[in-house]
Amino acid sequence: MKSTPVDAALRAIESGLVVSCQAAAGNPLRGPHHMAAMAQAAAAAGATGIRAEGADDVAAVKAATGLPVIGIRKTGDPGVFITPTYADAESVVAAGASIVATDGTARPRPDGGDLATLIEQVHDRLGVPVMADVDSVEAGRYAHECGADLLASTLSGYTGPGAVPDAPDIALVAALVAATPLPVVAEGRIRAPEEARAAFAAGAFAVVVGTAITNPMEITRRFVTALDLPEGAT
Ligand SMILES: CC(=O)N[C@H](C=O)[C@@H](O)[C@H](O)[C@H](O)COP(=O)(O)O
Repeated sequence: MKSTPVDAALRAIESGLVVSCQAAAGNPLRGPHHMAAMAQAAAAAGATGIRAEGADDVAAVKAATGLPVIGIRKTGDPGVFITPTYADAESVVAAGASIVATDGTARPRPDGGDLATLIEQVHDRLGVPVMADVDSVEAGRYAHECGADLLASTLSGYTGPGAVPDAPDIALVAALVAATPLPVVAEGRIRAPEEARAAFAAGAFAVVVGTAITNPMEITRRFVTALDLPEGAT
């Protein structure tokens, strides 16, 4: 299986905090202007990289910060929705992403493609590393076999039928570190510095934090819920 070396973009995020600057539909902060400002704030405070969604946001974030960008394109589909196709990957790399993240599970992809082919195409045509967002050790092993350059715990808790857990899956980070030689990024529901520290202690190569830093709507909702206050219109 062909695989690019871990390149300068990966080294640039090693042992650092990557801030995910994403705003979904319905979030008033959606759009490149706000996401670039979020990214600038994160960069000014010491973030070593930014995760951003869609070509417009990737380009704006890159121009505003110059930091390495982990680019994704979300389709909103059920099942595989994080950068499912080569066209999605190409669009965010053309916009300035230096790493592409994609769903790294063995679930069927919407275009009928497979992960190994997608990774090979990204390596051959775009020359950037591929981060596989996985939900389990099995998926991590699969993504490794398919040629991924690094793994991330991003999808833990999001692929099964049950409710999304509250805590980050640090155990999965540790298990992925043990299961393959690939660098492992801790991502998903990391809300406190102690959780980020635990992820590094578990062997994480880098930590990605999104909602807890860049989503005031969700942060507000957590307070409102915890205080048992009436929820707002959204
Ligand atoms: C499951 C899924 O779609 N995760 C997405 C992946 O890009 C984002 O919605 C998350 O915000 C990101 O992973 C960072 O995680 P958190 O926001 O929990 O710190």
